[in-house]
Amino acid sequence: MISFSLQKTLHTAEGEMQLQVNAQVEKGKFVSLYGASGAGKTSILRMLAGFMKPDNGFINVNNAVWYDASRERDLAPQQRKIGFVFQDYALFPNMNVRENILFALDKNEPRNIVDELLEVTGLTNLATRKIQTLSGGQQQRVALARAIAKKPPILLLDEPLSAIDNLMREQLQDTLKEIHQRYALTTILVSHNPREIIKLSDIVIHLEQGRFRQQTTPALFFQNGGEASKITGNIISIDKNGHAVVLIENRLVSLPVAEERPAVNDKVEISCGDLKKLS
Ligand SMILES: Nc1ncnc2c1ncn2[C@@H]1O[C@H](COP(=O)(O)OP(=O)(O)OP(=O)(O)O)[C@@H](O)[C@H]1O
Repeated sequence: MISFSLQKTLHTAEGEMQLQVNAQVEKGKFVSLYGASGAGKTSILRMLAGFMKPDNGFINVNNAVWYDASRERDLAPQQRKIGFVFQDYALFPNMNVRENILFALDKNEPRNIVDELLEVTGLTNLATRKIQTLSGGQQQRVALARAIAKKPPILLLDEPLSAIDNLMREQLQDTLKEIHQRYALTTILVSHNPREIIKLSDIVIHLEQGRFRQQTTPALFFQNGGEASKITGNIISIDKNGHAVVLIENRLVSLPVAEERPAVNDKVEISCGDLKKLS
């Protein structure tokens, strides 16, 4: 069980923001942190990893105290059993794939985990390739393998799949899920992507401006009537039938408009009612 209470004054472009979050994460769960840009998601991961010091609060992991302001206890990052992949996954460009993964291990640790990780992440055939000759998705796999080489019980992921195209993203999500289950990890993922959160996580924690809004299941959070279930888009044109052409994420949809006259650039909300079986 990870339980934490974190308070920190953050300095945003609009002034000070109080980050104040309490949460409990059961061992073995896959948890996503969701919220608008600047809500404080990365700061929470950095505090859990020991890279940012909270102003107040505590972090307890499986009955060990990692941080406690009242007792002036603050474990150094290398003493916290955590694997992490942040947005800039900082691999060593002059080393090959295997060397990058090996680098995470101490001298006396068994090396056989490396072959297993190469296999799980689909990198066996690329083991001797230099990092700079790999695609972004392949590099991301190396970063993941390196993060879990020491078998940390906790894996922190800060939008590790954000710079990757949709197909590769889906494949890496499968790899992530496989790794989470195979190594019985407790994983905390920062993501803006509902599809990714629904596919991967048991629990979603919603943050708004540094504050904890709710902790629930992705199904309850994103489904009809749930907090984040609304589909919104922007009208980019009105077609010859008077239908609004709406940009929803990366799709254009032409929709009849029931009431009010829509105009180009209007932000609109779309509700879905019908369901058609495809196969
Ligand atoms: N060390 C720091 N001290 C004070 N403020 C900080 C520090 N690091 C980041 N901030 C500020 O805290 C705010 C929240 O940043 P954070 O990166 O945690 O948000 P986020 O929810 O992860 O955003 P995004 O989704 O855009 O990555 C930002 O306005 C940022 O400038």
